[in-house]
Amino acid sequence: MKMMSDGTIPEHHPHCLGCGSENPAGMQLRTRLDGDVVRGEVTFDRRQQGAPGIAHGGAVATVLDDALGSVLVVLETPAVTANLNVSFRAPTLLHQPLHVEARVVERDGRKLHLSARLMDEQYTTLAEATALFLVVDVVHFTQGGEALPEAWSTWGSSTT
Ligand SMILES: CCCCCCCCCCCC(=O)SCCNC(=O)CCNC(=O)[C@H](O)C(C)(C)COP(=O)(O)OP(=O)(O)OC[C@H]1O[C@@H](n2cnc3c(N)ncnc32)[C@H](O)[C@@H]1OP(=O)(O)O
Repeated sequence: MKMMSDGTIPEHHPHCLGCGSENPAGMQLRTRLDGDVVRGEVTFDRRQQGAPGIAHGGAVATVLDDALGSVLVVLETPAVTANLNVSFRAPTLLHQPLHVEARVVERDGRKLHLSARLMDEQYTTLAEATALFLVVDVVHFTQGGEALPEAWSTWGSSTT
């Protein structure tokens, strides 16, 4: 498992897992492993606003996808989101500390069925996601023509 010495998972964002920078919309999701579950905290600000004072649905989906990406770090398995379904259960307010969790539901060959949840400070569910990730060879990530983080070369690349 890929973790820091304090049990946290290296910061990443969806298109550059493990590179240590914040994700494209400026959200910083710090995750850690708790048993089989990845847990994290995030707070939205005006950069992620949709309706006044409320987070944009795309930003909520980004955080959920990012948390799901943390599961890949734990599994040390290169994979990409093939399908992401998000149910928005309640408005996600800006400037509130939120909890995120993500886990593996099932693995079927290359198919990783994952789920994630965003909750408010009282652990009331705000949004839920189910996702299909497909395991890919690390070569998949070279299509953008950029160098990959060094750590990725030590992670699994089997697509079987
Ligand atoms: C070192 C560590 C680094 C770790 C690095 C980790 C990076 C983290 C990324 C974070 C998450 C992201 O944002 S990723 C960015 C957003 N996602 C992407 O860019 C992915 C773009 N899509 C693709 O590149 C491609 O479509 C793939 C790789 C997903 C699939 O193409 P493929 O490999 O040719 O697979 P394909 O034959 O089509 O499908 C294989 C099986 O999956 C099923 N399948 C395929 N797509 C879907 C789908 N959308 N919904 C349902 N099922 C699907 C097919 O029916 C088939 O089932 P059966 O017939 O076998 O039953």
